[in-house]
Amino acid sequence: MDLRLDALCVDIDGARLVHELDIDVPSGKVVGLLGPNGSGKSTALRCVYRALRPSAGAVLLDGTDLAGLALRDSARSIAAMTQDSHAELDFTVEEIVALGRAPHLRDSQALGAEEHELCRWAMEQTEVGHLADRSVLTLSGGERQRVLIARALVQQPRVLVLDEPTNHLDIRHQVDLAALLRRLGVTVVVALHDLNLAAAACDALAVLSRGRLVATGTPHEVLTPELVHQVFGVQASIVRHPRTGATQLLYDLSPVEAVEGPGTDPDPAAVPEGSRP
Ligand SMILES: Nc1ncnc2c1ncn2[C@@H]1O[C@H](COP(=O)(O)OP(=O)(O)OP(=O)(O)O)[C@@H](O)[C@H]1O
Repeated sequence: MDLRLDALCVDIDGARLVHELDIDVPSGKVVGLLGPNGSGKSTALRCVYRALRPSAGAVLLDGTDLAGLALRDSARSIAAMTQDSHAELDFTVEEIVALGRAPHLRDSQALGAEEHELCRWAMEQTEVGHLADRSVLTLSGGERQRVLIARALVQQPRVLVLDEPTNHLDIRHQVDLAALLRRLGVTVVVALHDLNLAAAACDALAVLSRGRLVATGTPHEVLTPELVHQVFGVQASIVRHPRTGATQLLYDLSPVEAVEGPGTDPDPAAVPEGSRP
């Protein structure tokens, strides 16, 4: 299922937080949303999982405007694990994961054997099966994050929206999640702060700065030293992973005079040609 953000704008309290975003997430591809703190990633993603309504423009699923779909219908197609995802109820891990089936059930219909099997599969994928009977309130941050990902998986979405899904995960679970996203074969849009993980895990990247799209393309096209300096205010060298060939960044941690600090509007002329939107 194709996802498209089409000239998406979001205004809150008279301020435009997201400006005419055009982002394509082709069916089955993983697209990473990058950008400094406050650049509008979560705000744009909220429009995709319908926690916010676009002020202008649209989110299109296979060409159909989400705004014309009943919430329940879009919830059958789109699952989200986001900053808004809470697991603060005194439910067991298994119960929280099972909640992911809600959009597919009628009224108080109980889960069938196949759905219980699906929950077990999802818990295995994120390695939380051994926690099935634990209260989610007792979990560590990373364990809780993996439970919420399992909940999104049992929704059997065609589009998966993830907002910083790795911020509590140890390195192995970060790598496992990246591999899982690639083998699921669903359409994924994921906001990430780790540029190296994004470069390794994503088919394409979209970079935001102050609510505007400033670069899109493959990780190799987008992650140039100029772009990284301009948008994030960091000096980096670009290397290729010796085995996979993936673009990776080596950060220069020695203090440098940034031409423009993070979050400033990049001068389009300074953004490399191939990575301009
Ligand atoms: N409800 C709101 N009211 C006012 N301002 C808001 C609201 N929601 C978001 N903002 C502002 O919009 C901007 C974009 O926020 P957003 O959460 O989308 O950024 P982000 O790129 O996801 O940042 P981070 O990397 O820090 O999570 C920020 O300046 C934020 O303070």
